Amino acid sequence: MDFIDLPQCMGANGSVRLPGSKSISNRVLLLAALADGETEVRDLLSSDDTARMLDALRTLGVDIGEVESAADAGMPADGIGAGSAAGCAGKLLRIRGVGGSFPVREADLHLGNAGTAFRPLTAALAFAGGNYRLSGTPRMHERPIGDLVDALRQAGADIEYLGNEGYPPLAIRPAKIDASRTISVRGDVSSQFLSGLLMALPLAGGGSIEVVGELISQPYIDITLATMRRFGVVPHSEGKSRFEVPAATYRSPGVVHVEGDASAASYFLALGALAGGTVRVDGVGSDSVQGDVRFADALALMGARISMGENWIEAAPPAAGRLRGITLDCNHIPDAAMTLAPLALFADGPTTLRNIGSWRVKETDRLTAMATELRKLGAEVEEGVDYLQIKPVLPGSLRPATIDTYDDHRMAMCFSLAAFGAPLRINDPGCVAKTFPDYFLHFAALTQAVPVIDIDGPSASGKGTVAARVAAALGWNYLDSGALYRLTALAAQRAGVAWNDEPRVAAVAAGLDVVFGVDSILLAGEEVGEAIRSEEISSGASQVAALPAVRTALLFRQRAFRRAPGLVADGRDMASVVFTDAVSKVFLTASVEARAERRYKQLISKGIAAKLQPLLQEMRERDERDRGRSVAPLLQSADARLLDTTELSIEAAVAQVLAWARPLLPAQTCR
Ligand SMILES: Nc1ncnc2c1ncn2[C@@H]1O[C@H](COP(=O)(O)OP(=O)(O)O)[C@@H](O)[C@H]1O
Ligand SMILES: Nc1ccn([C@@H]2O[C@H](COP(=O)(O)OP(=O)(O)O)[C@@H](O)[C@H]2O)c(=O)n1
Repeated sequence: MDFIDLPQCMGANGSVRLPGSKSISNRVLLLAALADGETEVRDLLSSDDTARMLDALRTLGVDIGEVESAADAGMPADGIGAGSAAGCAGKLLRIRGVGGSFPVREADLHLGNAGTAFRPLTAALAFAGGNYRLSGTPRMHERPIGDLVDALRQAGADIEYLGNEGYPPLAIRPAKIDASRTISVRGDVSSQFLSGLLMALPLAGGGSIEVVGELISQPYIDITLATMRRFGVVPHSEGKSRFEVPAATYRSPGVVHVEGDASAASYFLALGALAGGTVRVDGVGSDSVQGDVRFADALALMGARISMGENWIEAAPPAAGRLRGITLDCNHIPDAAMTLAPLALFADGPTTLRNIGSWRVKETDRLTAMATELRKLGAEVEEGVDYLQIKPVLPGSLRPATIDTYDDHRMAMCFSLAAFGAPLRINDPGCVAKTFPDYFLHFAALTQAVPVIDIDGPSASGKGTVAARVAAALGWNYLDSGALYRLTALAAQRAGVAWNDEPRVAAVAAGLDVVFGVDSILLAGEEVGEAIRSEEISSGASQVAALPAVRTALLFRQRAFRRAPGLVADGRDMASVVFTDAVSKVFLTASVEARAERRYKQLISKGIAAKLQPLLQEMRERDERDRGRSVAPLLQSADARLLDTTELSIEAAVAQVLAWARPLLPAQTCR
């Protein structure tokens, strides 16, 4: 399983240019493909969902050419909504429209998990007079489409369910289409059914639609209507329950500019509200046609400071105190509302998100997924049929956790915000490619991670002593990573597991039941601070540490120590593997004779019997094993400074490490 480890974050600042809106991108692609004439589409989102739509349209015989970037084209652009600011060179395509009917009359289309491709294509192909098969991922086959099929059948469409009744995959056959009678469609499961029908009706000679039940996610209908108007078809609507679509052919407007993705903006605005500084998004603003820009209003309700221009939005934390918990009907911002859930962890009172039943039929059952993963962090969450209530956690009390993302891009992006409370591991972060392939790069660029000082070096070079004193001087946390290898060796021994039995030792490492206190280490409830320091366990530690599966099992456990305001970590591979982004890296060493003598004195002073020569021999062997192993060998990283303590006192070594680090530390983390 792929994962990304996010350090605990302390601040956020800066600006980000948003990728194109997914909803607008796929609507524009479909209508440009169906239209008369050639359309130049600028700033199209590059993502899995748009790739699925593009593949399908090409399969259906649409001529689509890719041009380098919008900046190269030099043509004046006209936008759907706010458009993107000059200089935003997104993907640029030229689409030669088919003038109302696809040339390919028989095709097998695989649409992945892209609802914004599956639903509108089903509607358009139902009226296209060909034989088509539409399928997707297993999850797509669990997402309902029956209400759309029922509506299309009222106009005579011939659609068969190839799997379960009411769900993809589908077979569509040529049929006599007659849309002269009003078609009724349910509006309370997914607004994409109505959107698909609206966009397809011109192909059936126009017609009337009546919406049955409450229309959810209305802002997405506004995007559909705006995109249709842009392509020359002007539907008439009475409220949001009746629509008249004229008999007309879509006409290319020439150039269309896709505005930035307002749902993607929510993560960055939340960052600003939580931990700014100020965070600015470019590409959406007050002129946007996307309902999700109103996420900014929800942040303002929580107390965040929001400013907005036609094409940008900025968010900063409340002038004083924490964000406020809110109760909100989220029907108008169904996708962006997810972002409020992790944010609610950091508010002053509980937050209740209402009217979010549609979450259950998205990429995953987002209501259950959100509640399950928030609970892993230690949050108290109440999950209703169509609501979620989240209680805030006390500052500093969020638990480090491994978050599952359910092949859902929004789960992955939402949970990045929880890194403001604790270090996190996010599984399958690549799922963000559905709408925002570079998301985690932008996240890292905008946030400031809790700083770390790495101190690596051989046995008895003084790492532990120096690291603990540096941590105390700065008021930071301290990680003795060697203790985790020692604990693993001891726990394996106690469980009767041989130190070279890699899978079983790795299982012991993964399941270590350990509690670090100020002056104590409890293993399965028993004090083992002394027991793990014996020479036998020292040797065992270096043997289990050579096993790759053991190192992997202990990686996140080590990273979970990175808590505010900072961490000093000592070991062998802090600089090369565990905390590669440390603000300061030191390689501490001393001659092997000096180190053996220190260890000898240390043991004698603790009343433990020891002999110098065997200690020296054992230390040479351990150095050899630590340096020679294939994974994470003991070596000085190219970016670490060397500190030889053979002739240095402890105080002088501590002073040197602090002198190197202090100028590099963020102001708020320094004593
Ligand atoms: N610069 C130094 N000079 C003399 N003794 C030191 C120095 N640094 C550490 N020591 C002593 O050496 C012993 C081993 O140090 P420790 O911090 O446990 O090393 P490590 O963590 O690298 O194994 C301790 O008793 C410590 O007090
Ligand atoms: N980051 C680390 C820390 C320790 N270790 C291993 O764990 C053993 C014990 O580490 P330690 O830091 O407690 O040992 P000393 O330096 O105190 O003797 C070392 O000999 C290494 O083999 C490691 O491989 N990587």
